[in-house]
Amino acid sequence: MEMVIVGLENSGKTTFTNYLSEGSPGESVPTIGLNVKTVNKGNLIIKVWDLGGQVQYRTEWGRYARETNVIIFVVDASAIDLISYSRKELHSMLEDRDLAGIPLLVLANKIDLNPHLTEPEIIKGLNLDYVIDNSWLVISISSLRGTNIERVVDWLLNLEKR
Ligand SMILES: Nc1nc2c(ncn2[C@@H]2O[C@H](COP(=O)(O)OP(=O)(O)OP(=O)(O)O)[C@@H](O)[C@H]2O)c(=O)[nH]1
Ligand SMILES: [Mg+2]
Repeated sequence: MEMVIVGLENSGKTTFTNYLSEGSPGESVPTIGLNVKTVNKGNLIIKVWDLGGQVQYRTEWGRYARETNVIIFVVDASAIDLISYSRKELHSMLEDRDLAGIPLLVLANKIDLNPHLTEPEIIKGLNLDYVIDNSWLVISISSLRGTNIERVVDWLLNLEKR
């Protein structure tokens, strides 16, 4: 399985990738371009494309997403003022018709910080009800603490079984 991880800079994509692969958040610095990692979960081997979120890298997201089985979109749920920027980037990426049908998992990260957006607020803030060409789900996580990372793994394992 191949998956791409996108979202604004500082949302926690690399920290999530580290937690998924090593079981700890590790050290993260802003990603220059991209990182590629191979993660083993049970019988599942996942090639992870952890892309940079800074503005100069965002136009590349779609090009990588097109080649993958899963799109993970990470949002900093504690950065309440930034949700409209996330919405804009998500929808401009999904305008690409080649991405239709690829399952979308939205991770509402940094729920260890308060206040943070709840799952219904994320759905509204990202206008997910307008995303009809991709099946989507929101999971609230903390990549720093490891909260709900197992739920993400279960979702990925179920996807592989279908
Ligand atoms: N409190 C808290 N901080 C987090 C969490 N996840 C990531 N961070 C912090 O957020 C900062 C950015 O994390 P990164 O994983 O580098 O963010 P990124 O999305 O990969 O950023 P770019 O590579 O620039 O796109 C780091 O200081 C992390 O320690 C979380 O769940 N909770
Ligand atoms: Mg990064």
